[in-house]
Amino acid sequence: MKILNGAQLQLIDQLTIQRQGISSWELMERAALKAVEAMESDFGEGLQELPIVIICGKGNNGGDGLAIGRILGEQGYNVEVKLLHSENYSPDNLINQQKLGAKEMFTLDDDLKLPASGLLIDCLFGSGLHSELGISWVNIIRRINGFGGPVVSIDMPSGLLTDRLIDSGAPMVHADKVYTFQVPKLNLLLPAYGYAVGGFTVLDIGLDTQALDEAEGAYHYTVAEDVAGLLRPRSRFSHKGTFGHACLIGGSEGKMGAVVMSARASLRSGCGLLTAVVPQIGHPILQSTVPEAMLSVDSGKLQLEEFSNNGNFQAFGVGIGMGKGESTVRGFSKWMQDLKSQARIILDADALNILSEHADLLKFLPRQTILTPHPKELQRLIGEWSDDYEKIEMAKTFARAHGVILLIKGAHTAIIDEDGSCYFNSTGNPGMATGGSGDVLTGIICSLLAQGYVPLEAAKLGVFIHGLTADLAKEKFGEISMLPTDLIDFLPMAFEKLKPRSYLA
Ligand SMILES: NC(=O)C1=CN([C@@H]2O[C@H](COP(=O)(O)OP(=O)(O)OC[C@H]3O[C@@H](n4cnc5c(N)ncnc54)[C@H](O)[C@@H]3O)[C@@H](O)[C@H]2O)[C@@H](O)CC1
Ligand SMILES: Nc1ncnc2c1ncn2[C@@H]1O[C@H](COP(=O)(O)OP(=O)(O)O)[C@@H](O)[C@H]1O
Ligand SMILES: [K+]
Repeated sequence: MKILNGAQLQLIDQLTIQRQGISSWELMERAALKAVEAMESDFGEGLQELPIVIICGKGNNGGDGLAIGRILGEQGYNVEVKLLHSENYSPDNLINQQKLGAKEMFTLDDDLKLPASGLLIDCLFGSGLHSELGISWVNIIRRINGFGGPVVSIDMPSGLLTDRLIDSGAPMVHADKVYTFQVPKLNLLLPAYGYAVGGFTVLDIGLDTQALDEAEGAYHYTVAEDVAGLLRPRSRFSHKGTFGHACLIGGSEGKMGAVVMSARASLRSGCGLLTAVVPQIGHPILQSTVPEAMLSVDSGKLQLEEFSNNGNFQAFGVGIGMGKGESTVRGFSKWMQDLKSQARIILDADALNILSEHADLLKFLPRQTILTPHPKELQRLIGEWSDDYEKIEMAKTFARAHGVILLIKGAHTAIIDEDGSCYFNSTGNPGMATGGSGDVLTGIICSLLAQGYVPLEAAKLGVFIHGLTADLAKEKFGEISMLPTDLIDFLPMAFEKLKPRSYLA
């Protein structure tokens, strides 16, 4: 799915109206109906009991609010609509004013009266906001943010631009939930605005698909339909050799669990064979916990030294629980220098930290190596950034300069390809914020690489599946108690869920 900005969406609106032979008001009505449907599904029966207040501005976002107010009113909800006084309402806003009838007018100088609790629907500004809000908006935004119940924003939290940096002091609605139309907007995905976007749902309002496909942009949002088609069916005559031999290299004293989790995640993700290269201390641990894995035991006792690399492996996953002791750094450097240029590799954790401290090794990275830093590891790798936009630009520069794929972990993990394309993930939840989740991801992606998925596909599919396991685990264990090992246990269900349904049994 593409990530688009306000100007692009305005153009696509026009094309949709022309091609579908509908009026702009009808499109607005579609959007409003979708928003009401989403609220009914999220709030359930509770919506009947809540006083609902809708705050509308002068443009089409306000027009949506007026339509939502009418639809909710017709369905018997307890709804009150407040409309900002203006000299220049948009045409569809005016039509919806007439259709609604009763509403309360207010100005920015008024002391807006709000119920003590209930649900507030914010329709002041959407994707048509062209610059950050000035001081005259502080009062009303403060009232909205001080509301005693949930705040949902239609399309965008009012005050948030779609794809540009905003001054940190600028007034902005803090939404518990955003119902955004057709495609996500970049600022809904960035950590910088996490405080204003509690969560969001993308509502399909049936915009012209050709126009959406043709819209240009480097930013994408990976949803199930984007990756389901990548999953390969298994042929009847396939055998273990068909699905590749993955090699995981890592572990050190006290951190063997990382390799255990990676190895189990690899095997659950379908590779045909798995070898783990571990220090001697890992021998009994791996053999007893992951009997399916073969072992290559290193000469190092407590940490890796030798990095023996004498198998015919289709993919390497390196760095999990590895540490960065002197002999490990020496062994890893030698291993890097001996790599074949076509090797498929994913580097994580201490492998990344060693690269940060030994930038001379970067030149040995085979093309399309996947690097999976969390923000702290990324900063060690590419340097400090001043904001999320600069972070993305610096990451693109790094990916291009070294011919690698950077996978920046976190909520909405961003995968940055060497051509500058950027893919944000849609699955996952804060239950994954427990040490070990990253090791599971490395195992999954290494397994996909071994099976022959090209690196960008392996990264997108792996990150999506990894997040999906957490969404499934959340239903059983909740975000607080979920563990990385639970993610592994939900891999089978996640792969099944993603598999396109066959008409054959
Ligand atoms: N394809 C879509 O996404 C659709 C969008 N619709 C709605 O239309 C909205 C966009 O409507 P509009 O383009 O009318 O834009 P908005 O309603 O977001 O606001 C635009 C109005 O605010 C003014 N404005 C912009 N920046 C300002 C600033 N910094 N300070 C003060 N005033 C400012 C503009 O001059 C304009 O009058 C979307 O967010 C969505 O809610 C739907 O109605 C239909 C389909
Ligand atoms: N709030 C969150 N929402 C979604 N995913 C998250 C969140 N927090 C962490 N994750 C995911 O969990 C994993 C954590 O990996 P990492 O930071 O390397 O930790 P570790 O290696 O200790 O497991 C990443 O894949 C990251 O995207
Ligand atoms: K809004």
